[in-house]
Amino acid sequence: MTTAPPVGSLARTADLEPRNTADLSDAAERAAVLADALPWLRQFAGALVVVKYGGNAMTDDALKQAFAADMVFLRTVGLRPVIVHGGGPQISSMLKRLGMAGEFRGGFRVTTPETMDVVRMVLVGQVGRELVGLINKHGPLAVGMSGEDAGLFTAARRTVAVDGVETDIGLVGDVVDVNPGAVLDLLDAGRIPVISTVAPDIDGLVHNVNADTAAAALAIALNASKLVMLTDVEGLYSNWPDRSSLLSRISVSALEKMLPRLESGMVPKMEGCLRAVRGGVAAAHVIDGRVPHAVLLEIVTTQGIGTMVVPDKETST
Ligand SMILES: Nc1ncnc2c1ncn2[C@@H]1O[C@H](COP(=O)(O)OP(=O)(O)O)[C@@H](O)[C@H]1O
Ligand SMILES: CC(=O)N[C@@H](CCC(=O)OP(=O)(O)O)C(=O)O
Repeated sequence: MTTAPPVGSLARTADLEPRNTADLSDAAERAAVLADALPWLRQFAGALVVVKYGGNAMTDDALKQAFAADMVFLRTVGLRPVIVHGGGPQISSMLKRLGMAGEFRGGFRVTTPETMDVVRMVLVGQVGRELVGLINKHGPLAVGMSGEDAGLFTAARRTVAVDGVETDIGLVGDVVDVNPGAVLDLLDAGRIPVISTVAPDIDGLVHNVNADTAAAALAIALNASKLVMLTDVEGLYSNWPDRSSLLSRISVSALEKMLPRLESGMVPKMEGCLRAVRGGVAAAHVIDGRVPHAVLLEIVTTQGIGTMVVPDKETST
């Protein structure tokens, strides 16, 4: 567990100790940052926020630790974060180590029964466990679960659009039912649920559900105040990869028109944001997980970061 700093701003080690004024101005700046967060903390007191932590933003140890600390911060100041994690790059690297093929079509992984075993092993047994461990360094807060636990998700096999043609790519599922009871129980007990997105269909056959898709379905079922998706890019670009085309805000109608033009990992992500906001979540954000404390920047500062997807009435985009 991390230990709190000594009470008072400085540890007293001698009877006479000169005051370092540089330390004081640094401390004053930090106090000002905290004070500025007050309106946001009041606005979001008790708010349930679903945070999707993407595999591509999970590859740096320092960033992972900062992310875990941010989740503990949010919980400590009274928000109720629920984490849905990805792990695409981690699955791909395990498949490679095992000498197995890994292929994506239309932004989703082609999933054979053998691939499914690896997906489940990596998401539940590796990526989820690691996140739980990082959070629990701060105290006994995180509890890991998968879509299989307590009937959380029911999946149904889905097709994906490949060059405009709906295509079957194996054991890939969409979430057709959410039973959020266990997640709510954990939240009521003050815990931070950490969810891996494998899910059984109605016959119990386990499917690979893209984490963006699952996060959106869960955010709707939990009536979340926000869905925040961390990724490895600044946000949504209207004209990828033109770096001057980063969008700060987009309406669901404008996003719907843009969806057929999106590529690779942005397809499930923006599909998820669209679904969440259409399903009643007030805003869905795509933010850059490579920025330390990105979630705090989004939730407790005025400027916010990344791209925000909002209902039509809130923007003319
Ligand atoms: N229009 C777009 N705007 C931003 N990123 C895009 C766009 N189209 C494709 N991408 C790609 O999508 C990637 C993010 O998706 P993905 O790799 O699946 O992330 P994650 O692992 O976080 O879910 C970006 O790194 C970028 O390469
Ligand atoms: C069907 C499908 O594509 N499933 C994803 C599940 C993990 C995931 O979504 O990870 P990221 O959030 O890191 O992309 C996969 O197998 O990669």
